This record gives sequence, structure tokens and C-alpha cells, in this order.
Amino acid sequence: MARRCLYLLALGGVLLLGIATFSRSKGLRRSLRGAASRIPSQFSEEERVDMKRRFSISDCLTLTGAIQIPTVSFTSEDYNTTALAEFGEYIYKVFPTVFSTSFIQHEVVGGYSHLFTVQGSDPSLQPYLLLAHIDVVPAPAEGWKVPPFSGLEHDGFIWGRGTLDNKNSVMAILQALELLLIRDYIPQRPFFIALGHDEEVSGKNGARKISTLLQARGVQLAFVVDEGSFILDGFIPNVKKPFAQIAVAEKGSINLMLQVNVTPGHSSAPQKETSIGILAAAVSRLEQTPLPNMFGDGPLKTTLELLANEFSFPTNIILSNLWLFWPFVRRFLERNHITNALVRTTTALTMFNAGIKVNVIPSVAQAVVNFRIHPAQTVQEVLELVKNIVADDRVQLHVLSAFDPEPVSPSDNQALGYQLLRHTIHSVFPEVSIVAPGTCIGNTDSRHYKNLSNGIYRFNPFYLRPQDFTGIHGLNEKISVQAYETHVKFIFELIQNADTVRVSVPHVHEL
Ligand SMILES: CCCCCCCCCCCCCCCC(=O)N[C@@H](Cc1ccccc1)C(=O)O
Ligand SMILES: [Zn+2]
Ligand SMILES: [Zn+2]
Repeated sequence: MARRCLYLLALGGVLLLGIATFSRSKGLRRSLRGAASRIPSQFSEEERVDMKRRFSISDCLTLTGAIQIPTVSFTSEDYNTTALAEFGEYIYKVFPTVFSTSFIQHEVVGGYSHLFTVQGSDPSLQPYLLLAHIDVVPAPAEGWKVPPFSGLEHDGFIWGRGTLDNKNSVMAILQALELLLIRDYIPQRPFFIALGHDEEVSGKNGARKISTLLQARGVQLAFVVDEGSFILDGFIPNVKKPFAQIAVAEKGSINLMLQVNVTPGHSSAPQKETSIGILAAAVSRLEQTPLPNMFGDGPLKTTLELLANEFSFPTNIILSNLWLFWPFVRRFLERNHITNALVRTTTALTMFNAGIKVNVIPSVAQAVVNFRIHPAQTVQEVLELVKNIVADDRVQLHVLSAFDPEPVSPSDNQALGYQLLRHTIHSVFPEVSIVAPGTCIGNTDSRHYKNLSNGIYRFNPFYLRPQDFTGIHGLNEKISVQAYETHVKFIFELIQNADTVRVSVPHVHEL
């Protein structure tokens, strides 16, 4: 009986997580409900073929398509500048209207990133920012069913590195704007498009420089939209219904190097402990000692409570009474590696180096551990915990890079960016009934824009299943042709929806 009860509680916990929608107030939400796009998001057969070719394999103007240009970032100092420059020329050729419209200014920032300033006919409206990145992670051809930079179409899918992360956003944003301009649409609300060229390796030369430039111009943004979350399908066990998650929070990060130095020697007469043994024991302790489960702090608990009424019995009861059931929900969430990442700072051992020869005791052993910091913790707090777990003075700790979690963006009924996304999701994906705020477990370029806006939202308008997730940074990344078209449609509607809502803004800035 007790076991059955536990099972029900656990099941409830899982169901809860997946489901979410606002049901509270009506202010902004009501004004959005009646807002129809002024130009219908319908594209001719010719336009659909064209947008697909520009994204994958272009047969016009150049021999390549966006996916075929290998804009790979290896490190923050090493990225394919030839390909990035080619990409800049490519978008200039395939989106002629965007580049020739008088009320749109285009600037290259940091050598290869692009900033578009769309002036808008009503400067009293606060501008917003659409973000995407041009660069991709490396893709060695081994293990791919098609060459990763081929952009080939097969069985209704476009294959290649960047099809999900994140050339889909780059191309869909420009494509949607191009189509709106061709239809003589003049945006009322000013907006920016920022396309970073080094997101995969920190964004310090792209997004950070664009943000500094905008800040110097006195720009304050109503909201920012970036990659980082999706319509999630099948990520939570037992929750079969896809739901849209808009990430309003983003985890922090530490890359920590652990190093052990010993006197080198002959392997025939080793000391009791070697540099490798000492280091291996330290990283093993870190792996075996998960950092605290933070369920109850940060946005997740509030989100679940807000969503409780969307669930049927008994999940609604469990979620409405987390004060009673939270220990069960908390423990349940730890059991899956994705939901585990939502409730705690994660510890991932990512690099380990030591040794130069089979019969030499190495003098140095080094490992790198990547921590993704829960929104309710800080870099300093995590470092203190880590020191106590390592608890060995022979292991030196060197912080290679670190940043705190991002502030949590509003998702209430007055949160313009959140509500615009929510409304657009319902209109483009009428079958998706649940839109929920959540946390991005990875990092995005949007963190560079926190000085410009308190409304930072991470959402990609396509379905993501666990098997698709393995393609992001992995093998056989691909997007269906239909999903790409829908992405264009989503941006086409979002830009128009941003013009239909009026909210008072504290400051107005000239673009
Ligand atoms: C409720 C269930 C939630 C399930 C969520 C499952 C899907 C999660 C997908 C998360 C994708 C996040 C994508 C982030 C982009 C990315 O890969 N960033 C990279 C690169 C980077 C590193 C540091 C600083 C900036 C950028 C990263 O996070 O390592
Ligand atoms: Zn990305
Ligand atoms: Zn990525």
C-alpha cells in the first residue's frame, strides 16, 4: 500500500512538471487574444521551395546553402573566419530586401557578427531583440549518415550541422523579415536582430560586443528572444503530451581545473600514490557526491504550483500541496538525468590528462570539471562546496571560467515578451495547450544582454524529442522541412504580434 502510494506521488510529480499554463490574470493576455496577424502567414509554393533552398542547398546566386557553409567554432580564439565571412556575403545575397530597405540598418560587429536595426514606424514603442548564432560546433564526418555540411534533403528532413543549433533561427528570422518586407509590411515596434558568430565558444567577440554597442547607444529592450528551449515531447517519463517551455532562467557555469603535481619517477618503484591516483580519487569524489538538491528554490517550484490546476486528480492535489508532497517530488525529479539537471547544480567531468610514457610516473595530472549552477546558487557557493568535497590540499583548484546564473525573467500577465511568445505559440501550434516557464540547462548568447532587459526568453518554435536532442552537438542533426517552414511562420507572426500590443514604457530611445 505504502509502495503504491509512493508510486502515485511520484507519478504525480512527473506529470506536474510537464504541464503548465497560465490561468491567473487577464490583462495583457486578453488584449493578445484578439490580435490577429495583419498579413496572413501563408507562403506560396515558390516561396516555400525558395526558403528551403536558401537554408539547405541554394541553387540560386551561389552554389552553397546556409548549412553548407562550415562556420565552425573550435575555441574562443579559433573559428573558421573564412566560412563566417562567406556566410555574411551569403545572407546579403539571399535576403536582398532586408539589406536594401531604408528603415533597416545593417552593421558587422566583432568582424563576423551581424546587427540589424529595424527602425519601426512608432518610436514610442520600446524595441525588442531577436537573437541567433551563425557558428556551429565541429562535426567530424564519422558516424553521420550524410556529410554534416551537405545540407541534403532526405525523407522530408534537411540534414546537417546547424539545422537545429542554430542556423535554423538565423535563416528563419531573416527569411520571415524578407517575406514581410516583400508584402510591404512596415513594423511599428522597433527591433534588433543580432546574429552572433562565436556563441558556441562564449560569445565574447560577438554577442558581448553587440550588447556593449547597444548599451553605449542607450538602448533598453522590452524583451529578448533567443534559443534554449522548445516544445518538449517525451522528456518527462509518463508525460506523453508535448508542452512548450519558455526558459525564463538560465543556469550559471564553472569550468574548474583540478591539478596534482608530484615528483616524477621510475614506474618500477612507485610511491604509494601517484598524481593520477590522487586526481582520480578527487574527481571520483566529486562525481559520487551530487551537489544539493535545490528543489523548492528558484523558478521550478513556483512554476509547478502555478500549474497545479491544469492537472487532473491526483496530480493537481500533489502540486497544490507541495508543502506536504515536496520530498517525494524532489526525490522523483533526481531520478532522470534531465530533470536532475533542473533541480541541482550538475557536476560533469569533461577532461582528464596525464602521462607521457608507459614507464614514467607523471609529474602533472589535470582534469576539468564543468558545473552548471542551479538558479538558486552562486559561483562562490559552489566553489565552497567543491573544496569541501575534494578535501585534499594536494589537489589545486583553478577556475578557468565562471559566471553566475541569470536573473529570472518575469512570466506574469504583464510580461510582454513572455505573453507575446505564449500567444504566438498558441496561434502557430494550436495543438499545444500548455505553455510553461522553465530553466535553460545550457548557456546561450542571451546572457550577454542582461544589462539591456529584464525580460530574456529562450524558446525555439519546434518540437524536440529526446532523440532529436542527441543530434544537437551530436550526430545526424536534422530538421524536417515542415518544422523549418513553421519556424519561419512563427517569426513572421511574432513580429506582427509585437506590433499589436501597447504597453507604457519608462523610457523611449532613439535608434
Ligand atoms: C522539463 C524538462 C526539460 C527538458 C529540457 C531538455 C532540453 C534541454 C535543451 C537545452 C539546450 C540548451 C542549448 C544551449 C546552447 C548551447 O549549447 N550552449 C553551449 C555553449 C555555451 C557555453 C557557454 C556559454 C555560452 C554558450 C553550452 O551550454 O555549453
Ligand atoms: Zn546554440
Ligand atoms: Zn550549441
